[in-house]
Amino acid sequence: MSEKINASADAPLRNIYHFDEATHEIALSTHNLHVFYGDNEALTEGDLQFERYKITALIGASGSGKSTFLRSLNRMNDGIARVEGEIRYRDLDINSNQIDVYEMRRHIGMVFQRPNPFAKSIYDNITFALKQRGVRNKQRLDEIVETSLRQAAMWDQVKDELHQSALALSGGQQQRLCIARAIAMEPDILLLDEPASALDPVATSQIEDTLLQLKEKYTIIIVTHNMQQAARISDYTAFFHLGKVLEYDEARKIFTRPKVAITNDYISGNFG
Ligand SMILES: Nc1ncnc2c1ncn2[C@@H]1O[C@H](COP(=O)(O)OP(=O)(O)OP(=O)(O)O)[C@@H](O)[C@H]1O
Repeated sequence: MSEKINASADAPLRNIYHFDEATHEIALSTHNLHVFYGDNEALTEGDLQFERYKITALIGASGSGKSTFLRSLNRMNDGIARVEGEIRYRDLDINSNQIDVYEMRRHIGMVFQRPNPFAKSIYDNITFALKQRGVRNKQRLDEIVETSLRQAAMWDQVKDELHQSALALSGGQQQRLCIARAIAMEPDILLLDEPASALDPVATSQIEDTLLQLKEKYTIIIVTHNMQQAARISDYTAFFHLGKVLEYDEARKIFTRPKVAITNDYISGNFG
């Protein structure tokens, strides 16, 4: 990573690292990203790179633009906000009009804050999108169900009740089912918007363990308000403030010796 500090009289000190692409594989990057809700510019100069097979946490006070940024990464803001700038995935700008958004979302999956399983069985939750895409072979579907549930660390708990309603699961299990549903599409990148905020500490810890295992196969970008969680699981952390990324660095540096004073105030609990 090479350091780029940009300080000017009218801007707070920023500390944004850029990866050395010779030694770090970049899964996704944003370039000059700006997001507008009507006339309100909610995100400005969002320039970040995300390393493959790492967990990157997006932190910052409420309203700082984390979800706006995350949702832009797989075009969830389409029809809600105007997104300017580039989002590079492989050799594509996925913010371009030429992109097949549904196909792109197969590669860049999303899990939301509140578990949102379909009112269907556990099995059908995982196979629904696959069947829509033409996967019909029962053996293949069974395999994907098992693999996805294993990766989401819930196979042993539910393997005998795959045809029960997903709505009968606990909140933590529902969230892991949503992770399994996203994984079943074999994405490269998983976006998670506060996936544990509605869960108790035990379920939260299970989700964290699951994410740590998943990063062997997926690049993970997670919004969280929980500083301990960000410190525990993320490799890199981006601190958002008033619609701007003020600091982006290795998580251990952000949480032990941040370079920007406002980051320090936030992680010390002085505001937010
Ligand atoms: N659908 C929307 N329509 C209009 N403005 C929005 C919309 N969603 C977010 N905003 C505005 O964009 C700004 C950034 O909001 P965003 O939800 O991205 O922040 P956040 O850091 O994720 O906050 P939180 O932690 O509370 O979820 C805020 O000023 C918010 O009011």
